[in-house]
Amino acid sequence: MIDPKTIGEVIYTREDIKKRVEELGKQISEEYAGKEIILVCILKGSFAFTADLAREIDIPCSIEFMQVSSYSNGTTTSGSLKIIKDINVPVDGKHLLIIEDIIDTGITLNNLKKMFDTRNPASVKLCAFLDKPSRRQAPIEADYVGFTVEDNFLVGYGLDYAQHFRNLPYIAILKEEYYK
Ligand SMILES: O=P(O)(O)OC[C@H]1O[C@H](OP(=O)(O)OP(=O)(O)O)[C@H](O)[C@@H]1O
Ligand code: HPA
Repeated sequence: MIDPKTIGEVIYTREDIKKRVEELGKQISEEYAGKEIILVCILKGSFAFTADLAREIDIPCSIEFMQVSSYSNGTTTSGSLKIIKDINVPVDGKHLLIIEDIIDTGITLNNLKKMFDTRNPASVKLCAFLDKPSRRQAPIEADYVGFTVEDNFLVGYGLDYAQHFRNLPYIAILKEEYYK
């Protein structure tokens, strides 16, 4: 049940999400055919997307979990990456697909990509369920994107506001009066 006091327009329904995730899983399976990949789920936001996407991928894959936070120092767009929980497998020579719920400024994914590049993987690609290009500060683009969105604060399907709403099965706009 949508709470009309907090949740505004639903921009992607459960059905929209299912269809798009199926398409992404098919595309990824085709493009990595004959290879094995490690899906790197970036906690917490991408737990739902990773779980659904993994089940639409039909090539051999393993799933690892990582939690990070990015700080911008205010003067550059690079910020710095704090690893809260690292993956615990070596990745040299492996194909990595980093899975994010959303790219906003791009600082998190840009730093993650740079960090994984230093670990000598065979390849690193990026998959984001949502992309907000209008907010970009760091020079990064995902290889696979579910939906490109406008600059609204979104919740649901893993995305939170103050740790709430991650469990909503749809993506909705959080009403401005709720967080301003
Ligand atoms: O492109 P950026 O501006 O760097 O923002 C995107 C990041 O912000 C959110 O994570 P958050 O740090 O809120 O943690 P969470 O996944 O636990 O909600 C989101 O899950 C991305 O990881
Ligand atoms: O729109 C958003 N919603 C939730 N978390 C986020 N992190 C970056 N952008 C968003």
